[in-house]
Formats: sequence, structure tokens, C-alpha cells
Amino acid sequence: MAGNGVFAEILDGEVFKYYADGEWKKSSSGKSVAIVNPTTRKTQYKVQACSQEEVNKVMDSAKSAQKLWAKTPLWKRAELLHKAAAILKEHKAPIAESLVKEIAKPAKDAVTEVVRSGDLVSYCAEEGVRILGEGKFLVSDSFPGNERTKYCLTSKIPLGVILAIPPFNYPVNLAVSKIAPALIAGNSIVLKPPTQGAVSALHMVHCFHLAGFPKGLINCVTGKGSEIGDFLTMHPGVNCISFTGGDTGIAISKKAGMIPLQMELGGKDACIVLEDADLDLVAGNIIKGGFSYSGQRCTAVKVVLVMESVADALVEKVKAKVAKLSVGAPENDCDITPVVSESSANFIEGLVMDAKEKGATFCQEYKREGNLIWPLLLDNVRPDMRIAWEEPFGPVLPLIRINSIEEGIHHCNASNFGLQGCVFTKDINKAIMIGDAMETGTVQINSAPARGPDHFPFQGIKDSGIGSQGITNSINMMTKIKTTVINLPSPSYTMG
Ligand SMILES: NC(=O)C1=CN([C@@H]2O[C@H](COP(=O)(O)OP(=O)(O)OC[C@H]3O[C@@H](n4cnc5c(N)ncnc54)[C@H](OP(=O)(O)O)[C@@H]3O)[C@@H](O)[C@H]2O)C=CC1
Ligand SMILES: O=C(O)[C@H](O)COP(=O)(O)O
Repeated sequence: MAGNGVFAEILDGEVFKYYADGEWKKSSSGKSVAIVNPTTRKTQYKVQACSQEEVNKVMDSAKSAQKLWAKTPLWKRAELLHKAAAILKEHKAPIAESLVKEIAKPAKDAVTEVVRSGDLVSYCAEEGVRILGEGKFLVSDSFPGNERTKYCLTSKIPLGVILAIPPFNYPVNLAVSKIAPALIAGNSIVLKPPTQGAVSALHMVHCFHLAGFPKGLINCVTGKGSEIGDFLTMHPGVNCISFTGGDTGIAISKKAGMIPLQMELGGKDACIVLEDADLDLVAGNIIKGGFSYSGQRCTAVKVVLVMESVADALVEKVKAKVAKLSVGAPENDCDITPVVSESSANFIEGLVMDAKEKGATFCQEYKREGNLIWPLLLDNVRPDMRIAWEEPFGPVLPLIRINSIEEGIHHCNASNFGLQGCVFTKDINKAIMIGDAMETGTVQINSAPARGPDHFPFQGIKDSGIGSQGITNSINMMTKIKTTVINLPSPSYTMG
């Protein structure tokens, strides 16, 4: 149970504490923030509403702790990360339970998220040992006009304090995907978890606490992003922001100072289907890509662009599979569970109604109870409908019939997003040509978009982000290059 057993110390009465300077604390604000269970629509948990003064203190302790941590041998940093990974996996059950209650993630997927996170932390420790243990050695005579009088040594050094802000849909996995690279590279962490998902994140942080990381190195401040977000992101103590979420990231990018930013934002991932595609494979991937976790994945298939000649056959196959999706409570491990909030459900409904007014074909009856929306495929969607462009983040999927490959590529590239895309065809040459023409950070050939495995590079272009994630890229991003040049009094050429 959440807040029980080894996790008892993170709870004070009915409010979960925040974590600073190696201790679990109550906010002096005396205020809390309610976390509403998307299924029951009742308050499930409460977390502290941290004050600006508490954020200031956290930044100070994160700064001091980082100075010592940067001097901790790399193998020791890795050892602690491995320990945290093992503790996280050992306690997967209570963390998964919080994911079910806070964000209505289906029970099995919730366990998978925690296990995947433990694996990510371990992999990161190993990768860090490899890539941070190496530097470069340059000699000056390779550049015109120089003798061999200068030896240049480069190494990767930490940035300082990393502010990590993950979104609600992977509050554990997208938190550790920022925490682990930051720590292995010698940085300290200030985590601001999403409000829906904060309790799962606090449990995950406690696993790092139990592993024995130094005081102040990892901190977790809770509160509504709309209230403490600006104070955190514009704080002079922050040396780098790693953010995953929606348009908020665009606003943060405009406000943040001259610090490195890693932004993973929204997407409108297109699935282009050619005449020769294996339609059973496509239908399976549309179901997995469009409807898993009720479409609340940045990498969800968010628009299908199918050649008219095979559209009827594909629609029939997808309809048959949609009919088999179970709809209900996350505790029952249903495929489709309530979306995260009432406002999200209202937004999705707005897109559906707009498509209805403009003449889209409903392949299923539209049905909603509270935050639970039944899966819906919308056929004959046209570009004048909002759902052709906007990201529903829900279990509703638009399908646009196209008459040429160019039309599909044009629709994909006309989007303000550019996260991932996919193309289904048996012709590898066409797949490569289309993939190259799609303006997205990743193109999947014959499979739905996905971020994992977690060590793959993951990036969006246009409004989908800045920089690249994935374990190796995140470690590199959370370091800067330091060079030391040894100047010799006379040229020295090494002899064999
Ligand atoms: N590209 C990617 O990797 C991913 C992108 N996303 C995108 O995220 C969106 C859904 O996630 P959602 O959590 O609703 O996204 P939001 O952008 O609403 O929130 C993301 C995080 O930002 C915080 N936040 C809110 N306001 C501020 C602020 N002013 N300053 C700093 N932080 C703030 C939130 O806290 P609080 O919860 O307290 O408001 C939350 O922790 C979708 O658009 C989706 O596509 C999601 C997952 C992955
Ligand atoms: O937040 C998201 O939606 C994730 O980054 C997607 O991850 P996945 O493709 O591994 O589900």
C-alpha cells in the first residue's frame, strides 16, 4: 500500500511530505494540493504545496551537495544508482498501486513502468561509466600553421543543479530518465513531479533515499506547476532544465535563462499506410499505438493517413479490434481507462464534437461516463477538422483517406509538431524515401511510434522539442566539455 511499510516516513497524516536535504518534510505553507483519482473523481492523495522560501533552500542545498558529488568517484556514483534501481524494482507493487490510483494507468502497465525505470537507472549507471570515463586527446599539428607544441585534453564535467519536470503520463519513468543521467554525470537534482503522479514520484524518490545518496543531492518539491513552476524554472540556482510535457515547455523555453534545455513536448504522430502494407500488421499497430494507455502517450499514433484503395479494408480490421478492447477501471487492467482529468475529457469531447459537426464518420458510437471515454475511430476526417491537427491525448483516433504519398507527407509536415511518425509498406525503398521526407525526430518503419527501448535517441523537432533524450544523449546533454591544454616549450613528436 502507498505510504506504508518502508514508505511510512514519507506520509504525515493524510498529506505526503516533500523531500529536501535528505529528509522528508512538511511545508511551512500549511497548504496541500489534492490529487484526484481519475476513476472515482474523488481526492485520492494530498501532497505539500511547497513555498518559494522552501524552493530557495532546496536550491542552496542542491548546489552544495553537487560540489561534493562531483568529487565522488564515478564507480561509486554508479554503485549507488544500481542500488537504487534494485530497491525501486523490489518495491514495484506500492509504486504501481499509486500509478493506478493517481493517473489510472492499467495495473500491468503500471508495474511495467516501474520495472522499466529500474532497468533504465541500471543501464544509465553502466553507460555513464563507459562514456564519462573517456575523454579526447588532440594535438595541435593537425591544424594548419601549428607545430606539435600543444596537447589538448578534453573531459566531460557536470553542469550543476538540474531541474527535472516530468509529465503525468510517466511520472516515474520520465522522472528517472532525467534523474539517473544527471546523477551519474555528477549533477544534483531538483525534481518537480506532475501533480497527478506526484505520489508515485515521491515513492520513487524514497527508493533513492534508501539507497543512501548524500543529503541534498536529490530533492523533490511538490505543488501546482501553475503556482511554483515559474519560480522554479526562472530560479538563478538552476543550471539546466529537463522538461517533458505539453505547450508549457514552449513557455518555459522563452522564460528560462542562458542554460541548456532539454524539452520533450507534444506530438501528432502520423501513421502513413501504403497500398502494399500488411493490413493486419497495420491494424495491430494502430490499436497498440493509438489506444494503449487510452492514447495518453506523446508517441501515440494520433492520425492515420491511409491510401484510399485500402482504407475500407483497414477500417474494418481496426473496427474489429476496437470492439475487443476492454473499457473500465485500471485496477481491472482494462485496455481503456479514464483519462487523467475532467478537463482533459472535456477537451477530447470538444474535438470529437467538432469532427461530428463537420461530417466525420463515427466507426463506433461516442460514449463517455465521467472521465472514461470509449475508444473511437473517426473515418473520413478532413483537414478543416480540429482533430486532424490537435493532439487529443485520449482514446480517439482520426483517419484521413489520401490519394497519394505526397498528400500523406504533406499532411505530416504541415503539423506544428514533429515528434515521431511511422510508415507501413513492404517496399523498403519507398519506406526510406518517405521516412526521409517526414519532418519528425524519428520515423518507425512497419511499427507504431515508441520512445523505448529507453537507450534509443528520442527527440522532437518544431514544437515537439529541443535536444535529444535517450540514456546516452541525456548523459552527454547534462555535461559540458572542459579542456586542458598542455603547452610545450618546443615541438614534441612521439617516436615509435
Ligand atoms: N515528447 C514527450 O516525451 C512527451 C510529451 N508529453 C506531452 O505532455 C502533455 C501532457 O502532459 P501534461 O503533464 O498534461 O503536460 P503539462 O505541460 O501540463 O505538464 C507537464 C509538467 O509541467 C508542470 N508545469 C505546469 N505548469 C508549469 C509551469 N508554469 N512551469 C513549470 N512547470 C509547469 C506540470 O506540473 P502540474 O502537474 O503540477 O501542473 C507537470 O509536471 C501532452 O502534450 C504530451 O504530448 C507527454 C509525455 C511525453
Ligand atoms: O510520454 C510519453 O508518451 C512517452 O515518452 C512515450 O513513451 P513510450 O513510447 O515508450 O510509451
